[in-house]
Amino acid sequence: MIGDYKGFRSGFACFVGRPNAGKSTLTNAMVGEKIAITSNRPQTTRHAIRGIVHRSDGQLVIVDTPGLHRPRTLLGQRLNDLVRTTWSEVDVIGVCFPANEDIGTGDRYIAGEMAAIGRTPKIAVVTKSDLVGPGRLAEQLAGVAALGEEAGIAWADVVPVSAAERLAASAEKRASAGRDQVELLAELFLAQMPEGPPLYPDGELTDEPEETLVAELVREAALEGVRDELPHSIAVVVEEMIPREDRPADRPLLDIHASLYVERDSQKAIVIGKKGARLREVGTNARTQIERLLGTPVYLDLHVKVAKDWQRDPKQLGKLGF
Ligand SMILES: Nc1nc2c(ncn2[C@@H]2O[C@H](COP(=O)(O)OP(=O)(O)OP(=O)(O)O)[C@@H](O)[C@H]2O)c(=O)[nH]1
Repeated sequence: MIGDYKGFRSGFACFVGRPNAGKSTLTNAMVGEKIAITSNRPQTTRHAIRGIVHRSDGQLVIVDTPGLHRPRTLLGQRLNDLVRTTWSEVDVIGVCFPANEDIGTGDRYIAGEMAAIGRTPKIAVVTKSDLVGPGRLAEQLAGVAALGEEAGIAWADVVPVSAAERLAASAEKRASAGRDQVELLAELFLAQMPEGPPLYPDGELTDEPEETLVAELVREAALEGVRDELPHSIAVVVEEMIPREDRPADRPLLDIHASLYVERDSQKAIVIGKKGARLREVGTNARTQIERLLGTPVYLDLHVKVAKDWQRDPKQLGKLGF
């Protein structure tokens, strides 16, 4: 009803930036819960996961996009298309530049892309501010401002944030410390939103199906400690999630069957490890995270399968949800 939401703002935001710029971590910090998986490897994010930030004066829906990069495979191309589609649909874009890395070719490329989408307001975000001293931070802020001028982007704001510090701080500390930079960023985003009613029910943090979140947690656990090209070759599909029958009401158990796809037999051996040791560890780590997410005990059954060269095969990509 008109008037009901007077002063309330709502809309969509997304972060862009080169791989590893800290976009997923920032999304988690803003939402206040782990909804996007993170890792210290580039190109971890593959899905447009939405996080929802609830505030008394508005609601922000954050779309987490993959890092833009030069596509080498069909998967790479599809990911880039997904990013561009997202940009054209949001109310504001946060363009991320890590404080601890020099502005480089990748950042200039993204700035060029940003300049080409004229109307959408853009906020420059200098991420990982905890990793540098004040001098370097000031330098990076000036560098980002200069990059904007060079590319012909009028930044709506330029702000430094540390998502890591916020995620590390306890709820009490956050409440007593007053507004931090992550909250400031939420306010700046909200200021760019139109007035409107909430888009999602109170308390909902993401509209990704549980299966997707579970699959991402398994993938995150599987990425831990693997090297070279393997991270890009791993895809996870949750085949089934069903509550175990005949359990007492106070001791439920959720059966989850998931397949972990790799591209080659040699990769399968690595993922499984000696006598299955690695896979067991992946399963245990993933299960802990899944139980935390879903709030229920879980039996996780993991199978490793080979989908030959799936990153280059349109049919396989479709099957794996891309
Ligand atoms: N110290 C510090 N590290 C951070 C911060 N934000 C992110 N990181 C680290 O930087 C790495 C990359 O972070 P992600 O959030 O996965 O980066 P991303 O931009 O989403 O990466 P892609 O999914 O590859 O596009 C991880 O190891 C994070 O822990 C921060 O505020 N401070």
